[in-house]
Amino acid sequence: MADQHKNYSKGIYCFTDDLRFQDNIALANTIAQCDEIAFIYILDPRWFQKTNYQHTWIGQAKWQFIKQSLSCLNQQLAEHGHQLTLLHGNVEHVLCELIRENNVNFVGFATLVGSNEQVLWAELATKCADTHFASANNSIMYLGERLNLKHEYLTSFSRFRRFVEKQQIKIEQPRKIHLDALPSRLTLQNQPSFSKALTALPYFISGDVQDVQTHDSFFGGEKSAVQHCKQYFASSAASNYKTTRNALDGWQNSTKFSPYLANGNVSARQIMQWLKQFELAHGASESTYWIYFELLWREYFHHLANSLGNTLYRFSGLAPCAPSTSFYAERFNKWCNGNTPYPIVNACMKQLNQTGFMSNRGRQLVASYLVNELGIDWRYGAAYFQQQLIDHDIASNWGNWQYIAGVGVDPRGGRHFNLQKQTSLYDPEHTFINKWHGQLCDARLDSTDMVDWPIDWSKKED
Ligand SMILES: Cc1cc2nc3c(=O)[nH]c(=O)nc-3n(C[C@H](O)[C@H](O)[C@H](O)COP(=O)(O)OP(=O)(O)OC[C@H]3O[C@@H](n4cnc5c(N)ncnc54)[C@H](O)[C@@H]3O)c2cc1C
Repeated sequence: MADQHKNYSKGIYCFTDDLRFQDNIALANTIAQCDEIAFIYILDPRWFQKTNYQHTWIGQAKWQFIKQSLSCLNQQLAEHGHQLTLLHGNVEHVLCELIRENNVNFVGFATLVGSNEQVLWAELATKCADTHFASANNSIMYLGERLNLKHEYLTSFSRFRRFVEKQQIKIEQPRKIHLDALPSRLTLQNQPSFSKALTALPYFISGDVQDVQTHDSFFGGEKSAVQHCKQYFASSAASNYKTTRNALDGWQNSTKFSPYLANGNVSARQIMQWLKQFELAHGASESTYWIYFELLWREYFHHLANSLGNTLYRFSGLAPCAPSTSFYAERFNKWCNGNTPYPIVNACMKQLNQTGFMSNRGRQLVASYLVNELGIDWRYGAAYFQQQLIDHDIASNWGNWQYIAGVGVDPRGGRHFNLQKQTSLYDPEHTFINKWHGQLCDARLDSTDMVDWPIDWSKKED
């Protein structure tokens, strides 16, 4: 067969939060367009610097998961005569330089959900005007243009869900990528091998910080993701999901798809395909519908984040005024470290700090506690989650925090959970609290009063 003519001679595919090959639309488009291709990943040192909320964009647990995912990509590429080039530096500088040095005329990448990231990529495309930049959304089930989504359908999740379900739009089949039919390798100048680049990263990224012990069964990469999802659907867990999903712990009680989705090791459409196959084999039920329902929440937050832009990070969110909360350093530190007067909160935070994961119920409880009982600005909580969660996803994290803080899309105007009631419902025997030593804490929350004067609790108790 004669060589198919392609539009661009030298292409780069830049992986971001889409660390997989299968059902990767942006990648498929790049492969189709270029004669030669190089695969890259750029590690931006800014992700590891403290933001104005005093936390980094990426913490150790997530970085470890990303590293595993990158190694998996590199291994798959190596089997097909390619490699993953790992670069380090500010994305805009590194990419412009690479394009210039190698006469690259096509750059493919996945559309990112964060507004700051979108601006960065738009600026990059303007800066390198002679190179064609092309992106596609790799993370959602329903592509925006097919949904014809008007803003009014985003005003609440229920509206969005009713709209989507009424339209009966079929979720497209995942796109198959044939790695044995990749274009030829574009060899980039002066680039070390993947493993050399990984070991040469600065200390604050790769360094002497010990790898945290993440949950035994979370291991980044497309292969582990597929294995995890297949194992999940090979069990009967999906048939019980609706009754187990709210548990604070337990591997099979919820799907644990989130780290793989957030890092793009698997797509929501692939999961939907496996879910449909499960339903065909074992029957559809309320539980299987509920998995779709939760994935739809994720979908909703992604569409919402796209339409909100920077409002997603605004203190007042979608509300007319900011919440009446402030910042209390001591309380915040105690919350982060799981050292509050509430054992259930402490257990959840310690689980997060040690594993990079927390159940959905746990996230709701600790977020409600931070906002309502501690009176702290919700953005500090969101930023801490961003740093600690393996599954951090801008749209789901910041959207859920706004929702709980009462400045998001919750028609009820925020959530305030009664922690005692929640403990008796979800941890009546204190099994979860004991497992994470939630009861080990300071008896008092504050050591100073509102004018920063030390509180003498012994006198207070007289
Ligand atoms: C304050 C707060 C912060 C959160 N931050 C994140 C985050 O950074 N990343 C993230 O993926 N999820 C986040 N969530 C949503 C939810 O807690 C996690 O998706 C879920 O706990 C992951 O576990 P699972 O995969 O076993 O979920 P399951 O219960 O098995 O759900 C299946 C999938 O549906 C999606 N999903 C479920 N619940 C939600 C939800 N409320 N919002 C959006 N998607 C949902 C996830 O992709 C999940 O993997 C947050 C929730 C709260 C309350």
